[in-house]
Amino acid sequence: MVLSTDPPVGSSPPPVQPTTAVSAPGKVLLAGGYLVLDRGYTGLVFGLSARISVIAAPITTEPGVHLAEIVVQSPQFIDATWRYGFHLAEQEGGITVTQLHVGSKISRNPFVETTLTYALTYIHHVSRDDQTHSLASTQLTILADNDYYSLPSTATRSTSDEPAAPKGRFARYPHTLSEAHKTGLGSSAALVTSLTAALLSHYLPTLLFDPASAAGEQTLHNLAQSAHCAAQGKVGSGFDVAAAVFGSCRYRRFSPSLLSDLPAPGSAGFAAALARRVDGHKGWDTEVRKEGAVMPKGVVLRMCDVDCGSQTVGMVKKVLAWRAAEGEGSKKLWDALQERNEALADVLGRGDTGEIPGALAAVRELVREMGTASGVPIEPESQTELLDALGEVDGVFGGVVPGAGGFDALALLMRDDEETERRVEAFLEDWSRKKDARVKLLAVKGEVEGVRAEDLSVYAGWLP
Ligand SMILES: Nc1ncnc2c1ncn2[C@@H]1O[C@H](COP(=O)(O)OP(=O)(O)OP(=O)(O)O)[C@@H](O)[C@H]1O
Ligand SMILES: C[C@@](O)(CCOP(=O)(O)O)CC(=O)O
Repeated sequence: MVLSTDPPVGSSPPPVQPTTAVSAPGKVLLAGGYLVLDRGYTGLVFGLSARISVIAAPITTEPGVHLAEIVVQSPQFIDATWRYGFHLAEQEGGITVTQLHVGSKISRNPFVETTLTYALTYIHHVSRDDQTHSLASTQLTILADNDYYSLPSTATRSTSDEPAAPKGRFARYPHTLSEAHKTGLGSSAALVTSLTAALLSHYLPTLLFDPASAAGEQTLHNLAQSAHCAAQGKVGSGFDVAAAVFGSCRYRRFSPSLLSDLPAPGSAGFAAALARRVDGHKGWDTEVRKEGAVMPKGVVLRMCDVDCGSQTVGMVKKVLAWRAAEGEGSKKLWDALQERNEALADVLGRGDTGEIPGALAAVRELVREMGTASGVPIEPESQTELLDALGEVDGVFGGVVPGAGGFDALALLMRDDEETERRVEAFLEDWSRKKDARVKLLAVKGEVEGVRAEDLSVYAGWLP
């Protein structure tokens, strides 16, 4: 630990905050990939049962010794501890965090670092008049549900000096986070959202942040979007952060200009500008609608991992270049696809299971057309073949290549019973053998709920 004689940021000694835990879901963009980048269109996004949890606990020190640090740990991975000192920048530049060494190593985690900068700046700014408030040192533990990353087949880290992997929700990976094989469920958005929520709930009194209120949800959304965009280095559509906060929804993005003129963290006026942007709820033109973002009774959304992943950035650039170059033709295609995406949401909202296969096939047809026109394999041939074959399995209504498409995990809509699950698993085993591929059904399911507070007992065995 770094000992410091400097008092922590704030005036009086910080009160000891209780240990709190929150979790936020992953996402799957069932319909509206690419279109959702443009405010003229919407996306149909589902939250997932795979969540990222963050537990915030005070770091206790001996009386008279001041610590000014935040320790973030992801104990499922090797070498995944990040330590930061923090201080107040001049001229309302906000809270600046500086990464500290852990032993001789220093490995960056830009999503964690940026979220700390944004959330601590906001927290300090809104509580600056409260003389009893200051930023105490905190330990943050991140735990990701299984299914965010594929576990190597030889895995489970367990040596004489290391505890065996606890069975159940949180796998222990035999490698570092940067070596993790992502399945594409939106780990960074769920992480940024639950880290932001954990910090806000940990440091702020309910009067300033009430996670259970609509205003609290909005504050969390606006702050998490700001931090996620900054960490990504670009303003995406933000559907993944919206799903992490609000759960399944029909999503219309915020105007990108909302975030384009924020001063850089640490520079004059950053704190006030960020707080104005986050609390200026009326300025946010995001639309989140719940109708149609549900599975009909007896239908479940499942994911099928094809174990390769895609380079989304290059695909987005190419599709948008086509959209710009072929103004009229591409608009016609997007308008028609938007109609089919909405028709799919309407079918789901009505609970009309008989119409699901047709609605999914209609969406896929135009997605393939967009792929051919833009030269981007949004639904690559091997995925078409797999989706078509899966559609023939008894109990499967059909599926799509979600989000940007490519080789990320497929989304399937199927009957929610064990027989169907067994048939799909047997089919995928057979397919993997025949095609020399590794295709498997993930345990994750569609889930409507967004961010939520968690009971600490869920994390037994993982907390320091
Ligand atoms: N369990 C974790 N602990 C700490 N940091 C994590 C964890 N999971 C993800 N992150 C952070 O998020 C980054 C991954 O973000 P990236 O946007 O590349 O993936 P993703 O959000 O899962 O992608 P996709 O949207 O395609 O699903 C990691 O490099 C790390 O900074
Ligand atoms: C292509 C895009 O519309 C969706 C990307 O989705 P995913 O990360 O592949 O789940 C990009 C975005 O909305 O930010």
